[in-house]
Amino acid sequence: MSIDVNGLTKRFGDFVALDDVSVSLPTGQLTALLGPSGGGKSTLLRIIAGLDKADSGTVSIEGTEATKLPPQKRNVGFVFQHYAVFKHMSVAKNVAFGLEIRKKPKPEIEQRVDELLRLVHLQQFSHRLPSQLSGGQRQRMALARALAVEPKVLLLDEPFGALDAKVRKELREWLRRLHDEVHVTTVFVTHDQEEAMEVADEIVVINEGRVEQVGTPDELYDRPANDFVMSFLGEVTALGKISLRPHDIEVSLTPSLAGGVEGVVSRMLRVGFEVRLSVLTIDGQDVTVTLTRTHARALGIEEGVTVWLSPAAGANTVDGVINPVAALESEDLPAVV
Ligand SMILES: Nc1ncnc2c1ncn2[C@@H]1O[C@H](COP(=O)(O)OP(=O)(O)OP(=O)(O)O)[C@@H](O)[C@H]1O
Repeated sequence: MSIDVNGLTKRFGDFVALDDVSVSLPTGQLTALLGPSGGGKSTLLRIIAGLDKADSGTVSIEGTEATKLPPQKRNVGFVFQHYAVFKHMSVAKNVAFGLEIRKKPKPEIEQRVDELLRLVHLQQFSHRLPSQLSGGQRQRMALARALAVEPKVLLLDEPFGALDAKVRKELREWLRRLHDEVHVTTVFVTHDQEEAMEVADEIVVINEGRVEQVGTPDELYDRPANDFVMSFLGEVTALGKISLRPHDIEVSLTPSLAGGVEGVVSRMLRVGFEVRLSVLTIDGQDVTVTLTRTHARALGIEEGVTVWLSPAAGANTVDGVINPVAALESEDLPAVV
């Protein structure tokens, strides 16, 4: 079983936000909906949650036809970026809320709240008000609240979007661990490719209302279906008439490599264990190459030397010159150099 979306189309006036989207999100997995701003990720999530209606198409959740069901009958829990908490209620009361309105017996509620607060590492804060928590703690509380009613599916819309980079990173790791413990089918929206790659079992890349590719992080990175996926999921550089990852370029100080492109190292930058080279080719192309420090040292590479570049054996290449910036149209998108 899974979440099955079939032929979903959603228009806002003349604008097509989702264009005949079909995708299957597997049970028990952590799936990321990834793509640039405005691509349709939140719209898809809201339609799965039942918060929005599609113009056509169907949604089935864990085997139940859900297209016409209201959100409360779909057995989904959701958490949004700016989660609405009950400000006057303690953390424990916020988590208990869904169980109380379902009129569960008091001892059962207490036990479940206790378990959940332990799961999200907030047991010592149960009596605090949400305003007395940090942003990351509040998002963990929101997740505990969503999990309280034991949903079959957890839907998260940029749950860590408003938090600073360090807290985001901590919460990502924490979400991965939480998911390994509870295994609830989870779908989360993000426009951050690193977040999706680190956390998700499977990624659905969505752009301009369409699904570009579905696959594991490795599949998408190593075998992108098209230029868009290739440039969205990692760094890309052009070498002659092809595009490839900068670490998939072989560098030689002699012209012995067949078909090597000649150039001069115009810039050499050390970043941690890596060395990034800008190579200006004789055709005037500025190629980015990354290699390990050890490799660069062994080759004796320095600024000003002449090198020959060629795709490494087994490199994943696509024909044509991809301009990564052209594929990404918003300033809040992940940094692709
Ligand atoms: N209620 C609405 N009325 C009109 N247009 C809308 C509405 N909701 C969304 N849209 C438009 O539909 C498109 C898809 O929006 P959506 O929020 O699904 O994108 P997204 O991929 O989640 O982007 P982001 O990462 O910025 O949240 C956008 O161009 C948006 O402006």
